[in-house]
Parts: sequence; C-alpha cells; structure tokens
Amino acid sequence: MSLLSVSGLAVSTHDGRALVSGLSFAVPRGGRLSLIGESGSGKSLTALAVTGLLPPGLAATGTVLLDGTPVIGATDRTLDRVRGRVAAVVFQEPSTALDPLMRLGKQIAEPLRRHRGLRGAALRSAVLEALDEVALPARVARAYPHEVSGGQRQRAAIAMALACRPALLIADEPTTALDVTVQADVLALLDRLVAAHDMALLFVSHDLAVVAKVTDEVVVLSGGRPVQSGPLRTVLANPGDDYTRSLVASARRLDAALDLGGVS
Ligand SMILES: Nc1ncnc2c1ncn2[C@@H]1O[C@H](COP(=O)(O)OP(=O)(O)OP(=O)(O)O)[C@@H](O)[C@H]1O
Repeated sequence: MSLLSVSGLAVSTHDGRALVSGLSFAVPRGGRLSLIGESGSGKSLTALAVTGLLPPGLAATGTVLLDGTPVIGATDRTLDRVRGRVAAVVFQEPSTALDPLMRLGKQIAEPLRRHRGLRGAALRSAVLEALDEVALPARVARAYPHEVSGGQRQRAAIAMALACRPALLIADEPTTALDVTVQADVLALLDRLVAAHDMALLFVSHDLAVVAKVTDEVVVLSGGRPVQSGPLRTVLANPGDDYTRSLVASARRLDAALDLGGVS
C-alpha cells in the first residue's frame, strides 16, 4: 500500500467551480514525487487537500489515503493525529507555519509535546536537537520569528515539520520566497534530511530545475488538471503536450543561459 494515495481528486468552490480535477498519483513509503506547473495550476490546493487543510469555501472530492487513513471527510481529531505524525507540510512562506508572537523554541516544542509526549529536560533537549539538525544555533530557540533571517525562519519551520518524524514531508515551493543566496542551502538541507530519515517527499514547484534536484518522478499540472506524469527523464525527453513542451523549453533556455547543466 502506498503511503499517500490520491485517486480522482477534485477541489471545487462551493458554487461548483472546479479548481483541480481528475488528479491521481501515489507516493510509496520512502518515495519522492513532484507536482510541477505554472502559477495557478492547482499545486498548492492539491498539497492542502491531501492534508485536509483546504481553506473554508473550498471542498475536495475523490479519495486521499494517508497511510491508509481517508483524509477527505475525516474528523478534525483524525486529521490532527495524521498531521505531524504521518505527514507534515513546509510552506512557501515560513511565516505561514510560525506564530509571530511565540519564541521559536516554544513553537518547535509544541509538536514534540503533543505527538511525542515529551516534557521538561527531554523536551528541551529534543528542541535543541531539532535546531541542530537544521543547522540553527541553540540561541535561535529564544528568538521570535522576526528576529531571524528568512532562511533561518524556513529552517525553523522545517525543524517543526520534522519534529515528529513524519513518514511523508510535503514541501510547497519551500525555497521560492527565500533570498537566492540561501535557496540552494535550504533545498540541500531538505534533500539530506528526507534521505537521512527515510521519509517520503511530495515536492511542489513551478521550477523544473529545482524539481530535477530533488525528485525523479513528476506530475505536470496545467489549469488544475494533470497533463503528463512519469519519470522526469521520460517527461523531459518526450514532453507530450504543449504546456510541458513550453516548460521544458524555458528550463533549457535558462539552463543554457546560466550554464547550470541541471535539467538535461
Ligand atoms: N480559496 C480560494 N477560493 C477560490 N479560488 C482559489 C482559492 N485558492 C486558490 N484558488 C484558485 O485556484 C487555482 C489554483 O490555485 P493554487 O494556489 O493551487 O495554484 P498554484 O499552482 O499553487 O499556484 P502558485 O504557484 O501561484 O501558488 C488558482 O486559479 C487560484 O486562483
């Protein structure tokens, strides 16, 4: 059984406008898959739907199984159990996951307390371990989110997401909002931690070059629908629709201009 199994997923507004439709994919335990598509193609809504985090006004239909637990229609209690332990999300903007009025150490402690039952000295040392794992110094535990850099905020959000050792990490454009100088570091960190803990990864990006660095398997989304899926190499070699062709062509142009050699 796949760790994440999505079948016939659709996301619609309450007045019936389809924003995502006909989407099916699976991520095995320890596997990696990227959703790639232009802005507005439905990537973020898919990431939210698979964790039961859609905003009010939107509804999902179809089947989403997270480690066998149905997500669509699940109670808050079930979702709370599944989130953090089975799947955790890192968002594009680290502030989405962080409370601006709470010290970072306390925020990283919260999932450790709730899901792993840690208290006192054991909790404090787990927080320091979590910070160390994302290469943040211990003093960051006492800082508020606005007192650290954007890259450090995203590292803290990653530490929070990984605190309970979820089997699946969902990363929604995790480096897009960061300064270019730290994007590669944060991507490499995610890549390393996912490998080190045998986690599965659902990666969401508009950037083919970034996707190529972390996953081999892709689903290309356009206008809320899947237009192509399979191993990245196959999709790159035989882009089967106009949208994927333009995506590959623009990545190649950028690649040639920067001479990065990343997406051939
Ligand atoms: N709460 C909402 N109510 C109505 N429409 C929405 C809502 N959230 C998103 N949409 C619409 O759904 C579509 C898909 O949005 P989504 O955020 O999933 O795109 P995306 O591929 O993640 O784009 P981006 O890379 O810009 O984040 C867009 O047309 C968007 O305007």
